[in-house]
Amino acid sequence: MFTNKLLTLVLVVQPGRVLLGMKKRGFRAGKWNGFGGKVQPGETIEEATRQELQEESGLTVDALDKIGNIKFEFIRETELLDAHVFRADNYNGEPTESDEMRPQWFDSDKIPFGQMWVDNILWFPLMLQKKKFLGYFKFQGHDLIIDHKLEEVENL
Ligand SMILES: CCc1c(NC)nc(N)nc1N1CCCCC1
Repeated sequence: MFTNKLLTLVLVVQPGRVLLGMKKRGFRAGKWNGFGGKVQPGETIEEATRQELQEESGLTVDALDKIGNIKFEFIRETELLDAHVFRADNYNGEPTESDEMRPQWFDSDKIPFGQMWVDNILWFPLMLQKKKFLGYFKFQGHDLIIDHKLEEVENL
């Protein structure tokens, strides 16, 4: 019996570069990732996405493009993480370090996959090509994918 935990993830993309955040604490500390977190009760996924982005990077965005949905399973855990992935091609403000995250721009061909959750290397190319996708990743621990599915879709 799985419980489903809604998460948000947003990648801010500019021509030739992507904004990532270095997580400074918590179980995701030490990894670069997009900006995101939990969806609180009574919050829509989009509201949560905007809220987490602003808290973690200082940025607000006008348009959020829904580009993916990724489900993460960790063996021997009963909670399924259900991440709703967005891309933003325009933003307002300047990337600002928070106590959670240190934002930094990376060239699209120099994404630090070695310091990211290992699933990113599989779906980032789809995200960069603005392709929509459904993903499923079964993790053993935090660094080993023992099963996965990834498919492009027309609509989410
Ligand atoms: C921990 C789940 C996770 C993960 N793998 C396991 N991979 C990526 N790329 N992002 C993740 N989230 C995205 C939502 C916010 C929490 C971290």
